Amino acid sequence: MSAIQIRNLTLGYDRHPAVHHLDGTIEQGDMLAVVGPNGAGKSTLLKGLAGAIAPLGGTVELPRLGRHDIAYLPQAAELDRSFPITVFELVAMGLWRRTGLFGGLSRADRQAVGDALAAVGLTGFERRAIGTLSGGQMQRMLFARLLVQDARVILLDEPFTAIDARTCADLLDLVRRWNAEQRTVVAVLHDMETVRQAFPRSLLLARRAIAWGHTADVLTPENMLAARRMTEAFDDHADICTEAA
Ligand SMILES: Nc1ncnc2c1ncn2[C@@H]1O[C@H](COP(=O)(O)OP(=O)(O)OP(=O)(O)O)[C@@H](O)[C@H]1O
Repeated sequence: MSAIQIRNLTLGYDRHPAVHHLDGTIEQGDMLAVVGPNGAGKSTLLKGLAGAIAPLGGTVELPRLGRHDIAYLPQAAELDRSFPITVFELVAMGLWRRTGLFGGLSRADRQAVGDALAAVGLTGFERRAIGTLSGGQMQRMLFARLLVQDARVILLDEPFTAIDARTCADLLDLVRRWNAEQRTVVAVLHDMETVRQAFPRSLLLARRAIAWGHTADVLTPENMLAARRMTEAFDDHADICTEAA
């Protein structure tokens, strides 16, 4: 059963494409790693799947789901840490689809936030300002927000980059749990060890798909080399649909 259907998808900025003519299906319950060199279009693809940017061409279809069934964790750098909000408040934001922006939290909601904080090992941090957290604690908090969001599809952009090994292992356990619950997980990852160990399927991206399938078949030296060459050769100022021209 497909969760996300991608058809001839082109994504980019100011009409300059960053992801070209991508086709593929992400099945429900897939655990898909998106890998590729710097500038390959991985983050752009996740933004496109999350609906944060509109396609320049093609479509992203969610046959059985609505946009609210998708939870998206951007790269750590995209979060404003100076925003004056507590850990509890930020995690409770994961509930806003249910509570509304200004709705009060029920006792059950507060319990859900507390449970999520406990699951990521942050009990006792409820009243801390988010700006005071370490990098690893910050990422744990963001995973707690994903937990309360309770989404069918979870998109993670470099969730384990620049965090300690212990946090990485704990958060990877959570991801595995989501997958065991038949949730669909799509993660941009740079550490090939993690991909090989935990992600049965991979998409190797270099503006276009170089390979998409079983991780062992995708992460071959030949494919990795082809991806690097393709990204290096890419003209960032090309107009849309040079292929058709
Ligand atoms: N907001 C933006 N405006 C203009 N161009 C952008 C923007 N964001 C990304 N790009 C460009 O789109 C291309 C793909 O970027 P993207 O961030 O998707 O790559 P990536 O594969 O995630 O790279 P990395 O591994 O370095 O994070 C790059 O050439 C980048 O410079």
